[in-house]
Amino acid sequence: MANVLGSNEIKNMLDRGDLIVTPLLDLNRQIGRASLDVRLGQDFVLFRKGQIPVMDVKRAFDNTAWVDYYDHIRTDYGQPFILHPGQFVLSSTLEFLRLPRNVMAYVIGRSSWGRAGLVIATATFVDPGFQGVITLELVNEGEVPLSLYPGTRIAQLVFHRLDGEVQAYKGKYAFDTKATASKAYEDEEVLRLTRREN
Ligand SMILES: Nc1ccn([C@H]2C[C@H](O)[C@@H](COP(=O)(O)OP(=O)(O)OP(=O)(O)O)O2)c(=O)n1
Repeated sequence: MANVLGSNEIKNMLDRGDLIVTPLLDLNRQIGRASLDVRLGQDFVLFRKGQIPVMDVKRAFDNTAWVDYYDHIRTDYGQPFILHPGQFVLSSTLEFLRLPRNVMAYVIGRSSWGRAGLVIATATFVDPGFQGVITLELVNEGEVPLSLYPGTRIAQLVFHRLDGEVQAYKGKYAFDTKATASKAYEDEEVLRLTRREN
């Protein structure tokens, strides 16, 4: 029976090395009854809004096409990244994860930040066997700018055990080590559309 893992099961998985979340500085503070808090990384990726013409999957013919339209900002510990109302930026978890092949996770917001207007991810599904940092899709839905400090607990993971084991995730975001922009242009059906026109 698939189920949500409680704190003891999460700890057991960490102890056994079946689940890797690193660096995990303060397990007691990061673990909840049925969740594990993860912290904000230092890197932020922003659209260069004045320059990107349109985000059209069919016009990105190689892995670099969209990359030209992003700015990358690294924020020191102790310094805030200011997220303005309505602003959308990518960042990532400070922690690198490796999930077992029979466990998936959802990355979801923490109430304390939700109450401040922060959305941390629109896409929340993390595959069984995923390895990498999780890219956060940060939006300030509130009315005042928010100071976001690297190293603070920004999101939480809820783990679900699968019925059975599957192949580990080997997709386009596997082994990410920093916030990674969309690679929707690599989707098979998009490639097919693009090829048809060339
Ligand atoms: N906020 C999120 C959500 C997911 N992921 C990672 C973990 C997931 O295992 C992986 C793929 O997520 P999806 O399956 O939702 O994304 P796609 O369907 O676009 O990717 P793919 O085609 O590779 O499955 O991306 C992430 O880094 N940050």
